Amino acid sequence: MSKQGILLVNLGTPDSPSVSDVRRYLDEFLMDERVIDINPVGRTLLVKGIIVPFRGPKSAKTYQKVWTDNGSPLMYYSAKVKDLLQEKLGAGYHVELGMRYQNPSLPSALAKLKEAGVSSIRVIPLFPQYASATTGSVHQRVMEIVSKWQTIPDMSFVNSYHDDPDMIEIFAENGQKYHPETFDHVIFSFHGLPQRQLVKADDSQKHCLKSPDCCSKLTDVNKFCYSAQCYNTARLIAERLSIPKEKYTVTFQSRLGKDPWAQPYTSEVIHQLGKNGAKRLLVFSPAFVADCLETIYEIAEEYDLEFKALGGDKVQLVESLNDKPEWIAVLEKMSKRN
Ligand SMILES: C=CC1=C(C)c2cc3[nH]c(cc4nc(cc5[nH]c(cc1n2)c(C)c5CCC(=O)O)C(CCC(=O)O)=C4C)c(C)c3C=C
Ligand SMILES: [Fe+2]
Ligand SMILES: [Fe+2]
Repeated sequence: MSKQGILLVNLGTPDSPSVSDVRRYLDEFLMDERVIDINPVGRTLLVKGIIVPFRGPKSAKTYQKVWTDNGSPLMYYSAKVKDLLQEKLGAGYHVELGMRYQNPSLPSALAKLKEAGVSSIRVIPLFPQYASATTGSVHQRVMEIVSKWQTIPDMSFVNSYHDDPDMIEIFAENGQKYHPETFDHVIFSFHGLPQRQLVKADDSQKHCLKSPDCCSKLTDVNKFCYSAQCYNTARLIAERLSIPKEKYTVTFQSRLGKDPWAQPYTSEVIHQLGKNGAKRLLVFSPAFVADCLETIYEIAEEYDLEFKALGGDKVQLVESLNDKPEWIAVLEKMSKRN
C-alpha cells in the first residue's frame, strides 16, 4: 500500500553563521512578496540595497552567538522533530522536512515525497498562528511546486493550531516549572508583523485596527487575524496556569523597519515594567515551536540585559516545544486528522 506523505515546514535558517550565508538567507526570505509586501521595485531596493548589505553582518554576529555544534537551533530541532515523528507514525507514512527559505528546500523535500510514491501529502507549517508571511507563503510555494507535477496527489494544508489543547498544555507545563506566581509579570511575546499585513488579512476591511482592542479577542470576523490568534493562544495558556488578566501582557517582538508593527512592542513593555520596579519577568514565546534566534538571543539575552540595566533581576524565557515527546504526539494527531 502506498504511503501517506507528511511535509513539515519551518521558516528556515542560514546554512552557516557566515556573513555570506546569512546574506543569502535574508535575501531569499525578505524578497518573498508575502514577507515584505510592498511593490517589487521598492522591495528589491530595500532588500538588496539596504537590508542584506547592512543587516547581514549584524545578523551574522547574532547567529554566531546562538550557533551550536549541532548547527542552528531551529534546524536542529526541526530535523529532530521530523525523525521522531517518522518513528512515531511508522511505515505507513513518509515524513519530510522542508524549509521555506534555504535548506532543505521545499522543492527537494517535495521531490523526496514524490520519489517515495506517496498517495497524499499533508502540509504542516510549524507556525501555530496563521500569517500570510509564514503559513500563507508556505502554502503558496508548495502549491506552485506541486501544480507542475503530472500527477498531483491528495493535498491537504494545516492552516493554524493556535488553540490546540495539547499544544497549549505543553507550553503551560513548560511555564509551570518556573512557578509563574513568583514572577512580577508574565509576558507572551509573539513574533511581530507589520500592521499593514494585519489589516490586509481582514477581508471585511471593517474590523482590524479600527478600534484599540479590536483583535485582542478571537471571533468569527477576525478568525484568520494573526494578532487575534496570538491573543487566543496567550489567553488559553494563562487560563490553564490561572494567571490573572492583570498579571500578563501580550506583546510583539522583532520588528524590522520604520512602519508600525503589531503592538505593544515587547521591548517597550519590558522597559515600562522595569521602570515601574518589576524585578522578575517570565516570558513565553508561543509563535515558535522551536527555540531559535528570536527566543535564545532576543528574549533570553537581549531583553534580559536591557531589563537588568533598568534594575530588574531576570527575564526568564520559557523554552519552546522543541523535541518534547508530547509535541511529537500533537504532530502525530495532526498528521492523522482528516
Ligand atoms: C518583514 C520582515 C519579517 C516578517 C514579516 C517576519 C514574520 C515572521 N517571522 C517569523 C518567524 C521567524 N523569523 C525569524 C527571523 C527573522 N525574521 C525576520 C523578518 C521578518 N519576519 C528577519 C530579518 C529574521 C532574521 C534574523 C534577523 O536578522 O533578525 C526566525 C528565526 C530563524 C532562525 O534562524 O533562528 C523565525 C522562526 C514569524 C512566525 C513571523 C510572522 C508571524
Ligand atoms: Fe521573522
Ligand atoms: Fe486583526
